[in-house]
Amino acid sequence: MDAGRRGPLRRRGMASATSGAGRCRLSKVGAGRRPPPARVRVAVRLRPFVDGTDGAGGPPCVRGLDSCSLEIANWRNHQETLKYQFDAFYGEKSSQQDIYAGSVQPILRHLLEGQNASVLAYGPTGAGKTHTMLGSPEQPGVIPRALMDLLQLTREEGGEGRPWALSVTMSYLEIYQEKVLDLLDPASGDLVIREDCRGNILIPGLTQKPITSFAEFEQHFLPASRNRTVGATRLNQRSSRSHAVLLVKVEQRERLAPFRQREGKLYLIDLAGSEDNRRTGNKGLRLKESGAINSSLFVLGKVVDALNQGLPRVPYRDSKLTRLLQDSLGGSAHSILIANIAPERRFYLDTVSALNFAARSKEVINRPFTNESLQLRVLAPVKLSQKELLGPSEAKRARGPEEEETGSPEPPAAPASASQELSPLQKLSSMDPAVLERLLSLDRLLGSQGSQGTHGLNTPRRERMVLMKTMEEKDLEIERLKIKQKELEAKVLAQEAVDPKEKENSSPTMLRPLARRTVTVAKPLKKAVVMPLQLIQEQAASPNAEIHILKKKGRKRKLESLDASEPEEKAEDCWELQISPELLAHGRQKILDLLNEGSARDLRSLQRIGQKKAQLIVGWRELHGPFSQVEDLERVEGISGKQMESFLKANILGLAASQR
Ligand SMILES: Nc1ncnc2c1ncn2[C@@H]1O[C@H](COP(=O)(O)OP(=O)(O)OP(=O)(O)O)[C@@H](O)[C@H]1O
Repeated sequence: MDAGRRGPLRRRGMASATSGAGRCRLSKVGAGRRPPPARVRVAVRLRPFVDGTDGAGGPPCVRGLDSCSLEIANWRNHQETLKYQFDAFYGEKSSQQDIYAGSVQPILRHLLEGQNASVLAYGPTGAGKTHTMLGSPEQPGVIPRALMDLLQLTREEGGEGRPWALSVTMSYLEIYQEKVLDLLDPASGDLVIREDCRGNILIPGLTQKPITSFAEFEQHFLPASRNRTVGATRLNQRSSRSHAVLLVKVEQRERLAPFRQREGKLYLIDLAGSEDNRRTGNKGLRLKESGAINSSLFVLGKVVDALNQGLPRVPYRDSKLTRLLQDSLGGSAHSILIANIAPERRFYLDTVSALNFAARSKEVINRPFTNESLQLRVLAPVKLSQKELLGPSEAKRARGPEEEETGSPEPPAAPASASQELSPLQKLSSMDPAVLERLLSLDRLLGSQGSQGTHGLNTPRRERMVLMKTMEEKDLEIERLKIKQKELEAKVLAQEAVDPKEKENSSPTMLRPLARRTVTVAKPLKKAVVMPLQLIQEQAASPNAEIHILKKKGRKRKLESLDASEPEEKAEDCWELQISPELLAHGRQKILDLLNEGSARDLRSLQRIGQKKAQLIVGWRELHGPFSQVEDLERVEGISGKQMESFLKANILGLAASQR
């Protein structure tokens, strides 16, 4: 009976190239040439007997068949065995080097391509996850080996004279009882997991230490490892009571124009083990810890199932672990799951369940992409000329018929826009990344076809300007529109959040934007946001300034008109980047206090909370105790994740606006 199913490849992808506010203004150059999807690779490692009995308690319940498959007794039918096939199977005699070289080392190179990678050790308690990931001084595991190689690789690739300068940073955290704790700064308390508008998972406030050598890595890592929560259970004397996540970031900066940047993230994760508390004998705190571990692993299973079945909602947000792994499972990473199993018969049920989980995981498809961008400075505010402000079609009309006929491809001599004053090289670097990418691919294509003298980047200045102008008219403006659309939209929402009633009663000058907001036609909307960046910045500085933008109503349609492929959720997530972290933390705390202490009437003073929701919140609080964070609101029956997000956004922006 073959239990290791090779299911049909299912397309999963969550991270798309988007642009938005702040650093999200940078677009992903690599998005147009995304690598093919990568299936989550799954390896199984069987540990040897470790109780000193060396199998005296009975033969092992698992047996390796070859380097990829194994069999285990079928508890339903003793005449039968269950057979599983994986990308790799490592038997009890396999060494740490076998696992590292066979399953982990091959994915490290993706980090230097600006892609993400992750290694997860999964399995029941006491099955050898920490041994696999961390090991011992005599038998170093995946983490020290990967760091050693990665640092060596970055030294070689980033050395003097090489096209890219490389730097490496590390962060180390644990998820303990649904709290995200910084192991490099244990005093910092529970941290929040966020997603930026490009689909990257971020933890604001998490310590990042630059590392240039393995000694430097150990200097931070070893003391931090001692901060990890471990405790004795009946099954493991030093059982990990938390999920430990080591995050290593490799940043690359191109030394010459166009000064691209790349960032690759490596997650090395030692998951806490699933526990059967009838066998662990856990009580009190251990039982509580075990509940948190089991429920987050349960959500992990649900996420994997949802990805496998192609369900529209993947419950990443149901636990901190899955939220963090969002870009590792069904996301943007090259992932390897190492399922650790134990040979002892008493582990039999845990082993079957770990193998089933592993078999399901190998059907998850990730969509790795190159996380590449141009440096922020090359996208510094550009003063747009009148023609650029009008857009191509309007500009054409404004030029008049004669000019249209004789239309010189050269840019107008005066007034010179900021971009026109740049040298050809600067012009190239300040160009929209998407345009630049297209030029580069055109250049490559022409090069590969053996075309002479017409390479996009080698053409004389005049011809290059024609090419750039045409492309800019099409692409650059659309990109700018998208960016400014989002910036303005966020500002309008901030104003809306101040007090909607105030707006209704406001003076005629304040009514104008509202009246315009009722229009939901896509074209005027685009026109309304074509403004010089400087003007937008002036508006941001003046909270009462009139903002010409159309209402959020019909938002879906509006977003579709801008970029049909852009997930709505990501555009929404950018709002946090516009507020200082202190203000954000202060706002969250204020809301949390009100949620925990306010009466139903007090709660109604919050945005988006009516009578019914206020009562639901009070009822939930009485039943479950205080909320530990604002996101817990989505646990309240009748409040969806989306509603919680929009509640958070409206209230924090409201607070921020009132502070201003
Ligand atoms: N391949 C192996 N070779 C030798 N000893 C091993 C191996 N795997 C695990 N062990 C030993 O087994 C014991 C349990 O392993 P470990 O602590 O790594 O389990 P774990 O899965 O991390 O457990 P938990 O989830 O409870 O933290 C340790 O003493 C460890 O040294």
